[in-house]
Amino acid sequence: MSIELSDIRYRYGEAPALNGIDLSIESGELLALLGPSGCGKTTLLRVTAGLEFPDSGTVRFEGRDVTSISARNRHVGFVFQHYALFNHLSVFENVAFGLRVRGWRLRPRRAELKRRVHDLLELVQLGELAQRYPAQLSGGQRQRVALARALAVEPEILLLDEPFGALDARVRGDLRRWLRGLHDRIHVTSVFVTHDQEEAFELADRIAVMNKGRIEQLADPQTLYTQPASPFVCRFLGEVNELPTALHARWTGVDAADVTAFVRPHDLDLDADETAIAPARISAIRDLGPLIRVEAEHPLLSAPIVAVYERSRFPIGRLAAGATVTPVPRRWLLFRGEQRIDAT
Ligand SMILES: Nc1ncnc2c1ncn2[C@@H]1O[C@H](COP(=O)(O)OP(=O)(O)OP(=O)(O)O)[C@@H](O)[C@H]1O
Repeated sequence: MSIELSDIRYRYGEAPALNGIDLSIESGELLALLGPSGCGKTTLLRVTAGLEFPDSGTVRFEGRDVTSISARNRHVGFVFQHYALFNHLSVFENVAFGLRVRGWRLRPRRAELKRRVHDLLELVQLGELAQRYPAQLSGGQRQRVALARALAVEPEILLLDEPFGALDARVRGDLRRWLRGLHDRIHVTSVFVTHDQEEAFELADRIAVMNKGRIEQLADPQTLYTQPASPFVCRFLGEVNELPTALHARWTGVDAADVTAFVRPHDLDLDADETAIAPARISAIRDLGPLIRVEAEHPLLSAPIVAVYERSRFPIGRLAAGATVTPVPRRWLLFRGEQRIDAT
């Protein structure tokens, strides 16, 4: 089922949280809402769910206007960061709950309910643990129970708010690969909120990057990374050097004073150069295992310039702390103010 949000505006009292959101999500798509804390991700998810009603704008599911329809009647499944399972109910009963509270006409018969719950528990790989209680599960297992419960009512839309936020890094990684696999099998239109770029990139078909209640850019991960539409998107998707004209004009050929070159650390070389006119000086070299990270101070910049080398590419012997170097970008993005003006 597709979702179309048009010009959605929402305020908490006087404070605007959503400032005119337009977003179309295709049927069967897995879309991430990515952005810094407070940018409006959760509010947008809640408006989509019907837990909040927008001040203006429309929400459509498959072309049908559902803006004033309550969450209960939108047939969406939710998973929140804190699994919110019923501690006094077994895993089986937690998943069955969504089916039992349905109106009698939609409620399955006992044997059918048992079969559906067991199928769901198999789907989330918890068939063996049906009789356990939430306190006897790991965080990752609880989150999978929450997902099974959300799927029990066969929603056509699944909304996930930081579903793995409370888990440690390894479990998060495992769970998101697992969720991607699950989505590829069941194709339910899904929207998930995250502030973790890696999570969004690994899971989503497309990502909406949000900032201050707006969508800055909507694109697939590769396009976002290689063709960011604004300095905000560029900065948000990982570390980036911002080189003023004096440091990039020789390579970019653009000599306008107000153009900044954004260069990723892996697209920057630091050339050992004793004769550099405006040299940078290496302040730190850190061995990260497969990568080597080099930081250099430059009098024109308040933050250090950062270059990251693959170990096999690192010019051993030529770069050392205190050495004089020239930053040489191999690939860059040019912005004049907020405006992207060129790419290599
Ligand atoms: N109940 C509320 N009352 C007043 N202001 C709120 C309320 N909930 C959220 N806000 C404000 O609305 C804005 C958007 O909040 P929202 O929770 O949607 O952001 P978010 O991107 O999900 O943030 P986070 O990643 O921190 O969860 C923020 O400035 C927040 O302070």
